[in-house]
Amino acid sequence: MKNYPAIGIRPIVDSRRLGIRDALEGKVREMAESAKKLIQENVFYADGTPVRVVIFSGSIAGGEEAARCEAEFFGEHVTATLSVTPSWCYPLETIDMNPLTIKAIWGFNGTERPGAVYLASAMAAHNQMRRPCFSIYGRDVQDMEEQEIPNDVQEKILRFARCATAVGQMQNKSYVGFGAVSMGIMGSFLDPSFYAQYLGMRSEWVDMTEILRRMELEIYDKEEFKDALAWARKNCKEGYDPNPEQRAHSRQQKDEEWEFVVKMTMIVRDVMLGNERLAELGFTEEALGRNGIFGGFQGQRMWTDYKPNADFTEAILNSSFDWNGKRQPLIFATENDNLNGLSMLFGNLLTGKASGFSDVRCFWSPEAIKRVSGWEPVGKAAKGLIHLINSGSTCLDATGKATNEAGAGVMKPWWEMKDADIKACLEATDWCPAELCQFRGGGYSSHFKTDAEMPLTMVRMNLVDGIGPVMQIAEGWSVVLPEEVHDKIDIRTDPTWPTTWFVPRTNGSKAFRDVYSVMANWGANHGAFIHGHVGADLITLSSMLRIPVTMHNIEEEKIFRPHVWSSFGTNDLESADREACRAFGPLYR
Ligand SMILES: C[C@H](O)[C@@H](O)[C@@H](O)C(=O)CO
Ligand SMILES: [Mn+2]
Repeated sequence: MKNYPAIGIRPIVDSRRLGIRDALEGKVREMAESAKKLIQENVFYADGTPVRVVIFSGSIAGGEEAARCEAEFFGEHVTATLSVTPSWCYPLETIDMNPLTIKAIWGFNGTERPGAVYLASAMAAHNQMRRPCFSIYGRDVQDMEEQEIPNDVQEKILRFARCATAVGQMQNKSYVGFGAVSMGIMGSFLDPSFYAQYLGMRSEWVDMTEILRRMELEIYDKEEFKDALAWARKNCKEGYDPNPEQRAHSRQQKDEEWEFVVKMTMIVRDVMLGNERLAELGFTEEALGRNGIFGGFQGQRMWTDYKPNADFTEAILNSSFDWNGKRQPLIFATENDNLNGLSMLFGNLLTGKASGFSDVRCFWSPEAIKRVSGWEPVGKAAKGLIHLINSGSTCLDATGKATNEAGAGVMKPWWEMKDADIKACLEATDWCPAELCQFRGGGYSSHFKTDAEMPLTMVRMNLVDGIGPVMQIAEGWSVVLPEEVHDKIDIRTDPTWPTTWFVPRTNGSKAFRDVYSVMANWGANHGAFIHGHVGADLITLSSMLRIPVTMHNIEEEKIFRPHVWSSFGTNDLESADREACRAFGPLYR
């Protein structure tokens, strides 16, 4: 990332000298330093760099110092502020008034000084002046000399910092869509005003012929291509061929298709991110790239009816590694479904991990599983499963073959991937020549099953007329089925595509009444999935972006939204969220 969005810490104190301010300067500076340390040690940009945190050079006791802080932060590209205070101060003279920054205040819970009184009063000011702000207040009274940050305060500061940093990373970046709407899929329709107003992002269209142009004019790094192709042929083993008898699957054709899909992957990456090597080759415009933070590829049908599909490209770009070793995933949506890509991006920005892209293909009731396979589902599968499978591409991290210290299958932040993890993910994947009935132009589909029981969060952003963007969040787990059961269903469904068996956490009521209800309420044909139970972060992030969450299974006590949301109602949090988002409207309107 070239221009990192920073978090600015604002130390606030009571301005009365001769006894109060002097006594507080040390405490407030120590709060600021400990908050900075906490954030820098635990929050990272998607590229693995620790988040940049700056503390105002002075402390804020009135409007003049608040203005000086604002000016100082402007030069530091501060996109979010955390104000900290141990005492009573003067809200209207000290709060962050910038309409664009994401804000929070941590009021020290000590009785010697009324930090909590200031916090509540500052919230009243924020709420009345249309400047939503997160309120962070520890549960237990602390002694003034206590230095450590209580766990409940740490949790809120870190959740705020992760989500505010995600918001900051999307500002001024682009979605780069190759092609247009794929097969009439509404999620492929790119709405530039949504991206501009809600995310501060640019939308860019690139015709798919750009890939052919760069191939034919050799606008790519041939040296790298040689290495990439050699890596692919060595590490990406071919799998089941659904059409062996067809000419298009001759050895020569298959070899040509490997060259094509590897080259296509490099070209797509270069279009999105740029590549200085291209300038050395005389392609100065192409070297710049398009400042993409995520993208998508239409593919079907015009391209895939005569050229190899982008399954290899999507699977590799979305993974935490390629021929150059571990590297930041580049979120790239199948069928140009930018809304699913955005759901994947949220997960990636919050965790640094690769995100899965899937069709939400089928609900398998326990009865249907038994009828088809003879196996009585048990454990997490006992209430049925949702079959997540994409038409040829999911990140290889979703094999669940990377392992943690305990040897359990996980999906890791890309910077924690080990060579052994990469090797294991590649070995668990085979690449099936594309099924020619659906992909006449050929290509290679990543084929694997998620072979670990992992906590997953399934996510979907939808655009709904009459309300705008809405989020759906379902925490749950991947499930591993007995081999023969998996094979029977997998082969029946599609023997060449990647599968994840998902079971959402259900609670017997409403959209999470049972597994079937989750599927029945899902808002589109696709869903993204993220490793871990990150629903609480997604709820906080959505509230920062003024995007209501209309379906989730997150415990109420974990919900952390701007303080003003409670003024829209505390009995029915879902309606309050919807009303608050409607009242405030998009961040960048
Ligand atoms: C190959 C098929 O056209 C699939 O791509 C299609 O069913 C979808 O994935 C729809 O989302
Ligand atoms: Mn699809």
